[in-house]
Amino acid sequence: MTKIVPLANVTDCPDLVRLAGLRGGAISIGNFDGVHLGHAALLKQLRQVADSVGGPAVVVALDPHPAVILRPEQAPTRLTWIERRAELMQPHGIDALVVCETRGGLLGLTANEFFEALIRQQLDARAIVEGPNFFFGKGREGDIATLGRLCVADSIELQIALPSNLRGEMISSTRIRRCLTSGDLDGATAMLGTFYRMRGDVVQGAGRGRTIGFPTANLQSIDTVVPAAGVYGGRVEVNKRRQLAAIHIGPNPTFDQDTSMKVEVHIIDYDGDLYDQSLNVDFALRVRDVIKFDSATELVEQLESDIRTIRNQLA
Ligand SMILES: Cc1cc2nc3c(=O)[nH]c(=O)nc-3n(C[C@H](O)[C@H](O)[C@H](O)COP(=O)(O)O)c2cc1C
Ligand SMILES: Nc1ncnc2c1ncn2[C@@H]1O[C@H](COP(=O)(O)OP(=O)(O)O)[C@@H](O)[C@H]1O
Repeated sequence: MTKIVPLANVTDCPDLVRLAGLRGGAISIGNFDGVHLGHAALLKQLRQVADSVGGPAVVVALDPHPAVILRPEQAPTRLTWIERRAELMQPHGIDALVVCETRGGLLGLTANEFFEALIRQQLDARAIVEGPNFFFGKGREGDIATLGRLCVADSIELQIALPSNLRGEMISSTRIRRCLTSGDLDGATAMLGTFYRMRGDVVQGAGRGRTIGFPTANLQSIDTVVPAAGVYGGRVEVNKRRQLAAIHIGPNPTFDQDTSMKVEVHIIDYDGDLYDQSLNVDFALRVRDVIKFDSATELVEQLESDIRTIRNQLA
């Protein structure tokens, strides 16, 4: 497993017991939101360099993302929560995900101080892998050239990872967020290299689903990007079993005027109480837009057809 190691304050004296096994290896610092195919290429390179220096492969993420503190109104919603990132890094052989608390004065450090505290003192890195657009230190004052100079001075190997493209454009977390929120699920999946996963807590809804034969788990407290309004096919894990699901995102125009967005999951071939549970939902297929039907009967006919489509494509 990729171990998650929280680091509250990078300027503290290194806790050599807790950091045992994480020092003297290859590191990469970044947000790695989504752990997409561009990240995957970099992580592969990180694993190889770690092996060549005979140490661990360590990713360092700043959490929350610096933008959340510096420009909260512009900060993007995340694609992945920290445990999910570690889970997605595991197949790439990453030994640890060190999570630095951004609020602990980290953003006030100059590039030199950041390098000294994190890269030298805490992790004693032998090698670093970064993309060409890496910035670090207060006000993003340090760039890849700055990092190169600091690494040379300390005999640390620096490798620059080439950006990965899809259809001639660089793969990025921003591009994936845009695909998801504009309804291009296939575009997002192609860049993620896996299905987009969201999680939420099941709360009480209007209690209508069951009356039309399609109970839906209504999700709240979703802390990652919610895909565009529409109907999707996917999978959820319930009681350790993977089940097919029909997902509705949007208002319920057939029943009410309320235009607020809801996220509802009908789990196919399942019956049980899910209230207060947390549900992971994988999005595999976009089925259609949300429609205002003239009657509940027409909605039910459409739901039956949606579920046939989902079974045919995903079962
Ligand atoms: C797969 C799926 C697709 C749906 N599509 C629509 C739709 O196109 N239009 C609509 O008004 N409601 C749609 N619904 C939402 C139902 O209106 C909603 O599940 C029902 O109102 C139950 O709400 P409740 O969970 O709050 O009781 C869909 C629900 C599911 C599970
Ligand atoms: N197949 C299923 N898919 C989703 N939820 C289900 C299913 N079977 C039972 N449930 C339970 O029923 C609840 C949904 O019933 P519903 O009538 O739609 O009420 P609500 O409006 O409160 O969501 C879910 O929250 C869950 O606890």
